[in-house]
Amino acid sequence: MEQIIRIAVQKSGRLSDDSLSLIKECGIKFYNGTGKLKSTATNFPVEFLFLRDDDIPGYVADGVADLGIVGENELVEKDKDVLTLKKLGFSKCRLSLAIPKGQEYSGIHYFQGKSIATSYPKILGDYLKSHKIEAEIHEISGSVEIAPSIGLAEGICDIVSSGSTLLMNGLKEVEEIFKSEAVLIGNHEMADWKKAIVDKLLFRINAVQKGKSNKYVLMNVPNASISRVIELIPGMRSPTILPLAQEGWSSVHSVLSEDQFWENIEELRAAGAEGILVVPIEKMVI
Ligand SMILES: Nc1ncnc2c1ncn2[C@@H]1O[C@H](COP(=O)(O)OP(=O)(O)OP(=O)(O)O)[C@@H](O)[C@H]1O
Ligand SMILES: O=P(O)(O)OC[C@H]1O[C@H](OP(=O)(O)OP(=O)(O)O)[C@H](O)[C@@H]1O
Ligand SMILES: [Mg+2]
Repeated sequence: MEQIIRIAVQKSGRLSDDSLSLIKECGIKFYNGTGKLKSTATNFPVEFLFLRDDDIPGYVADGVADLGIVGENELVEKDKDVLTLKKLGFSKCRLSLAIPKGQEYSGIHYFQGKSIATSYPKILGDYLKSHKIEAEIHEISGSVEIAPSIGLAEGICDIVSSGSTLLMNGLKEVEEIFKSEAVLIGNHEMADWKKAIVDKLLFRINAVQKGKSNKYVLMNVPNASISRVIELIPGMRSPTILPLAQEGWSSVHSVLSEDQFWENIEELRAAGAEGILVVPIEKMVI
């Protein structure tokens, strides 16, 4: 039997583009024609299943898929027993309670005895219980923000990112109850050969993520200032120093996080660094 693992990704929606980009950045090639719900990579032992995101935690828990990419909100809501292998840093959003913008809000007790529409009855139910609030939960599967204006419920609990959907529907956010981002999940009982493939994939994901959060920085530095500059940009092991054609100057190369670069930029310039270039890193293996 061919040794191949299955990864479930969202067919189309808020997770799809970033999930597929990550897979491509990991150097994995596959055909993704519209309408095709299964695809095997040509250069890595993995088969993709394109599914509704709601089904992904269950498929991974049952072992139909070995891995899946899903939002933490959906994962916690579905309450399936799976491993969370890695936070992926995209599809960041929050689950919030919102009410009509004309209503006065003085705290969570506002919701006592009220009705709330949501697609996340478990997360909302747990939150209300932990705050000792009894409210009626109306489960609906989408367009939740419409509920107060059509008299279906007095408040809502739904995904918020920019807040523009709430604004456009005359609602205001009053409580953030859950923070979410995309995560890679895995089945609990994978054979050793499957775990070896998962480790290879995680190695690639780590290299891509490290590359994204770091920059390759080059600058020209008078030789007298090199030791000061090295203190400011220590790099992975230590910076590379190459002599320039002009005597008394060197080119200093280093790798550092973008934050670290901006924090030290004034001091680098004060130390005499000039011609500073900041270059993106595609992959980084430490
Ligand atoms: N506006 C947003 N900004 C960032 N992330 C979001 C946003 N909306 C949703 N998400 C995240 O992306 C996930 C998928 O959202 P999407 O709206 O595509 O779900 P869906 O309509 O349930 O899709 P499906 O058809 O697969 O069931 C959500 O569970 C959440 O984690
Ligand atoms: O705060 P915002 O930036 O406005 O984002 C929030 C909206 O995004 C999601 O819906 P989406 O647009 O994915 O449509 P859907 O509900 O049909 O999936 C979510 O269900 C919210 O309605
Ligand atoms: Mg869904």
